[in-house]
Amino acid sequence: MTSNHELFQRAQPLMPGGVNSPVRAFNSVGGEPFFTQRAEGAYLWDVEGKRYIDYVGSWGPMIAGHNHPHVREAVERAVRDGLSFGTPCAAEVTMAETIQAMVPSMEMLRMVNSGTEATMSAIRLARGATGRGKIVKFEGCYHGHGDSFLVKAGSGALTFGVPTSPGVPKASADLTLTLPYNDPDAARALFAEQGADIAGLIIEPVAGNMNCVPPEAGYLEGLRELCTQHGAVLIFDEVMTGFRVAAGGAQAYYGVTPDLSTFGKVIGGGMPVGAYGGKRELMQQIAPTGPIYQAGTLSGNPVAMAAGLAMLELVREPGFHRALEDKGAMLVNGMQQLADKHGIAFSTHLVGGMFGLFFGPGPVTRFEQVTACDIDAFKRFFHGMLERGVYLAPSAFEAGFMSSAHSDADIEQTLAAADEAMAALHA
Ligand SMILES: Cc1ncc(COP(=O)(O)O)c(C=O)c1O
Ligand SMILES: NCC(=O)CCC(=O)O
Repeated sequence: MTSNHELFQRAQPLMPGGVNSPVRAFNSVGGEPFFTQRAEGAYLWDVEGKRYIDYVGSWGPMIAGHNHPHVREAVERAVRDGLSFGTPCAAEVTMAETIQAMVPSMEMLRMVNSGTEATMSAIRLARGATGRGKIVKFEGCYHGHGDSFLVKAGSGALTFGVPTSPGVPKASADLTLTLPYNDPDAARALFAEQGADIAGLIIEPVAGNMNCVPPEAGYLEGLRELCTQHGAVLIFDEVMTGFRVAAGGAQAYYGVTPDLSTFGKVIGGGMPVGAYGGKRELMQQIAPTGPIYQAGTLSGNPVAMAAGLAMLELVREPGFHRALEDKGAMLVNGMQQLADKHGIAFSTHLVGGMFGLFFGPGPVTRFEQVTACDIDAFKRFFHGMLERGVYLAPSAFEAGFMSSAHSDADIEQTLAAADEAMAALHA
């Protein structure tokens, strides 16, 4: 039998860190990653046959559980007709109609192949449309690996201690202004000073790449007002929150409408997909109707569209998000009770299908509070859970994801594992 260790040994000389995306490498928690053989519902099985209850969900898309038959069968049907056409296809039109019906601010949209492409394209549009150069992002937010975004970035960039990456030209980094999340005064001050040069502001409406930090009441509304006042494009990066915190994403959950939105992952059902879109007068400036260029050989791929459409059908079922939030509440409330019992400083957040677990006192609303949490306790907890067959994201700076496939029994088993893993923290 192939072992995880053997595969990792083979992988390391071939791929940087032995992986195709840094967050998979376990560097920040120590140890070696497992290699997944198969996934179904709430579970992953590694090549050694060990089963894990999975709260990563392929970093987002598996909101209805792994290998859902409705999605798999849609893909199987689609592949019979071909894998890529390079011409328009009907499924793209249905996809655009479906997204627009779920997220009405998407008056026009363009499909791409990843979240990174969606955000890079959205800021090019903001710059092209306003004729301005600067963009604003938030410390600890992650928008993929485009040059403009690897400045005080969250997720793996933060996990590996390179929030501002070498290789990003200074000229590019200088055009990215960063703000502290949940600090309305700082945003007002920045716009008062540089508002006339700001093309757009991009934000994760619920921050999910510095653990999970929701916006404070009125915060998104304030940013909406500032952007309107100063003629800057407000971009909600809903790659994580889209179709997860509510069918209409965070913009529906909080009732704040951006000018542009970016989506990814979930609308591919596990295939490589992203999308950006929003106001018609902005989107009409994209080629071929307008001069701002953006393209993609595989964009709107028929197999990916079939998977995504099947996924969105599942997510649109009445009560889907309510059920996700109920499951999430069972998990985070259970974790909090256990932490209290074991005398561990601990707090949680929950928004729809995404949650945060913090080894520190709450409520955590600021980036500094996230980084002040006990990262070492998290590492030990992570491994305690992994040993007991529960897979959390291998970093203290990632949100957790609940899926509709997690049963009460799965959550109870997770809590039983957490009880032991927390007890062991004292050892
Ligand atoms: C909020 C957000 N934006 C953008 C991205 C980038 O997406 P991708 O990894 O598909 O390029 C991610 C996730 O990785 C994300 O969480
Ligand atoms: N929350 C961060 C991600 O989902 C990133 C996944 C990856 O880069 O592999």
